[in-house]
Amino acid sequence: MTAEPVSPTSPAPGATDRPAVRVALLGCGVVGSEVVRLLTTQASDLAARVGAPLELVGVAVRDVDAPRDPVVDRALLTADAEALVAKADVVVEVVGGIEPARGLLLRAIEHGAAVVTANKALLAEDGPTLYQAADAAAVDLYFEAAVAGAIPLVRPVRESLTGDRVHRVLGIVNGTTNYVLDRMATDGLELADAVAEAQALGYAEADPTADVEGFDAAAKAAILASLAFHTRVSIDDVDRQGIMQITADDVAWAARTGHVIKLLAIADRRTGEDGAEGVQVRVHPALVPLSHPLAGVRGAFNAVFVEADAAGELMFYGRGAGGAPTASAVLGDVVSAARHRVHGGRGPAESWYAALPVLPAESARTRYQVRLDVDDRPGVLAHVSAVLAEHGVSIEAVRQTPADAPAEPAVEADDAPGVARLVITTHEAPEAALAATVAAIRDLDAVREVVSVLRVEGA
Ligand SMILES: NC(=O)c1ccc[n+]([C@@H]2O[C@H](COP(=O)([O-])OP(=O)(O)OC[C@H]3O[C@@H](n4cnc5c(N)ncnc54)[C@H](O)[C@@H]3O)[C@@H](O)[C@H]2O)c1
Ligand SMILES: N[C@@H](CCO)C(=O)O
Ligand code: NA
Repeated sequence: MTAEPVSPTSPAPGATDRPAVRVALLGCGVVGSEVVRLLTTQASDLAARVGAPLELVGVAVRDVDAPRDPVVDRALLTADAEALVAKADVVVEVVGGIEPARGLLLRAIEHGAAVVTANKALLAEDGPTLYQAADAAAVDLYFEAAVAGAIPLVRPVRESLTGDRVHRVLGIVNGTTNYVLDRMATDGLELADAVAEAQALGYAEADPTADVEGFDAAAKAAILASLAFHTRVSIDDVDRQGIMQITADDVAWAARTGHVIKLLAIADRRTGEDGAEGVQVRVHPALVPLSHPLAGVRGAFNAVFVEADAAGELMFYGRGAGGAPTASAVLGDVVSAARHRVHGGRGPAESWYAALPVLPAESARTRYQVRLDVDDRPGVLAHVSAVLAEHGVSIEAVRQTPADAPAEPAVEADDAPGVARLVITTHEAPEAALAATVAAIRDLDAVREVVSVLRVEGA
């Protein structure tokens, strides 16, 4: 027998006899408007999935008179977020920032509401406060949208992989910077122009500094590391470097050496110098070989690899930013929280029993690609090689640019004849040894300039 399809206007099976689950929305910007759209257009299906209707009881905004997407019923708008959270079963926070978001979420929890947030900045700065409050009030705290937008990643790491032992999370978790680097690589755009495009498309945070300086990716890395390693990791524990120093020259050189530059978030379980296990979390631009799947991640897309002992390698890919994709993740959480309201049960509490120490950045092992301008005379390469050898850093490849290469990036006036460019790629070595090597190379008389130092990942 074929089931009758549920039309948007017909009552949802099994949902009509139960009281509605009251949903309050805090913030009605890029993500908030799309949350309203999904709640409205999918109302019947959502009710069927929850087992009770979802009723949007109010939308807290800063300015009730501001122009808005017509999907938002103006009668629901209020500037009194405090009062709104007190009359909801599920509170959705898509305001962003630390305050007033934290205060409003804590107030909602105090009133016994489940909370759903997309706010990675808050979770990475003060997640434990929210978890503790949610635990004390026995309510749900969900945040799938906070990491990698639409991509189901928080739930897989928090729930699906909780029977396994994760040892690495690596990927592209910021859509804005991926969009920017992609536009620089494919169309030769300047960084600032590409950032403006990303803002216009709704990918960038209100203040794009969070994206381009790597704070957004660092927050997501901290959240993922906390979940993956059952350890509290805050944004302050993340070794962070953004993309502001990446130039068109870097992007062109990456292509010449068979790479593309990506902003990566990397969280590793590793053994420290004392033999004890710890976690190391970093965000930085890196050269990724063109053959690696991350190199093919274009535009504002995100992709994350999770490596676990039993599961092996898993890859998560999709839209990491934008109003509708992010709203998809928010609504998934709303349905989970609402189901618990209707049928009982609770989502997972904070899990930080492992409490692994956060290891310093120098404990990481990585590879470097160093570009330097040197005097073009005999013996210089030997000097440079000797410095690497002294620091125990092994060379994988050295490339010297022929002066007459047609695709050569423009040579600056003071880099006239007599200057050669060396591109040295190392094998994996401790971060501390690599940093010391670069400092020593910089001090060599024959070295005019260390033009760029980029890590190489994914080879
Ligand atoms: N845009 C994305 O692609 C994306 C993706 C994932 C997660 N997020 C997260 O979602 C959240 C919202 O992002 P967004 O892109 O929608 O931002 P946005 O700036 O478009 O929207 C935020 C809205 O909140 C309003 N607001 C500010 N203070 C308020 C207050 N006190 N009360 C009520 N409203 C208030 C602002 O006026 C604005 O309209 C952030 O935490 C962000 O990090 C965004
Ligand atoms: N600004 C963020 C939004 C998603 O969190 C990004 O570009 O990825
Ligand atoms: Na997600």
